[in-house]
Amino acid sequence: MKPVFVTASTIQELSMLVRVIGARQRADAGLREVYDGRIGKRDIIIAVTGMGKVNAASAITALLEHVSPQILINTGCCGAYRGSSLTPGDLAVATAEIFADEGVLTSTGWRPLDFIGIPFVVRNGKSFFNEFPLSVQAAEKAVHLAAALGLSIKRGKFLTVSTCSGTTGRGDELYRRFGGICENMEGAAAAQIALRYGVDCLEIRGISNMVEDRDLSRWDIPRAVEAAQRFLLKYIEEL
Ligand SMILES: O=C(O)c1cccc(C(=O)CC[C@H]2O[C@@H](n3cnc4c(=O)[nH]cnc43)[C@H](O)[C@@H]2O)c1
Repeated sequence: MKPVFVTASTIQELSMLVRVIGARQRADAGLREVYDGRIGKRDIIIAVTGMGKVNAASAITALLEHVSPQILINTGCCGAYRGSSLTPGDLAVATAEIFADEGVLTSTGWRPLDFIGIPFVVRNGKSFFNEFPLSVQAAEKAVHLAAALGLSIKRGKFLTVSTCSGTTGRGDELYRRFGGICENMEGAAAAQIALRYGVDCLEIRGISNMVEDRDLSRWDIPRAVEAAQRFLLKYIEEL
């Protein structure tokens, strides 16, 4: 049976999972923080990638060079756009990931990578610019499981940013431009690398904050990361 590969940017977003399944840190992972565990008969590889696209992409690439998992699950916390109807503590699952600030700033406004005309990835003759697909099947499974558990989970596009949107205006602008429900700093990179390696990718995050004028007193990262990990434990058990 192929292993399941779970990644997040910080150990806080994975520590409950590591603790509950008694995963052990690998001694041979070099600069990377990687844990091995099992849920039932399934091997689980848990990796702390570090924050941001470069950290996520390099850590996931390093692992996928050696292991071919059944699925890559990217998790953690994220900020919800005001129009999404999400609130802190809720769960969200991605239907696609969008690099929301890769492109060109022209005199008439921001343009996506299609404007340059050079795709990030070409796979099976299809060019991928800012938007990357995630596993439809895996996302549907998550929605059904959440319903069975009496949890609410919202499905939609996720945006990946280099600069966290710390103003209501910027959040509303990105929401209008892409129609995404939430933003994070790693997901599109994970989806891009998964696509390159032909691995199914699922992204489930807990909402830690609204994307609004930055006020850290309104953030609740512990609640968000606990909700995401509790759900993932159940999800992986059901695989
Ligand atoms: O603004 C700050 O001072 C600050 C303090 C602690 C944490 C942050 C983060 O932005 C955490 C980034 C981390 O969590 C994800 N995340 C969570 N909320 C957001 C958001 O609103 N926009 C983008 N990313 C978010 C992200 O994936 C990072 O891994 C900030």
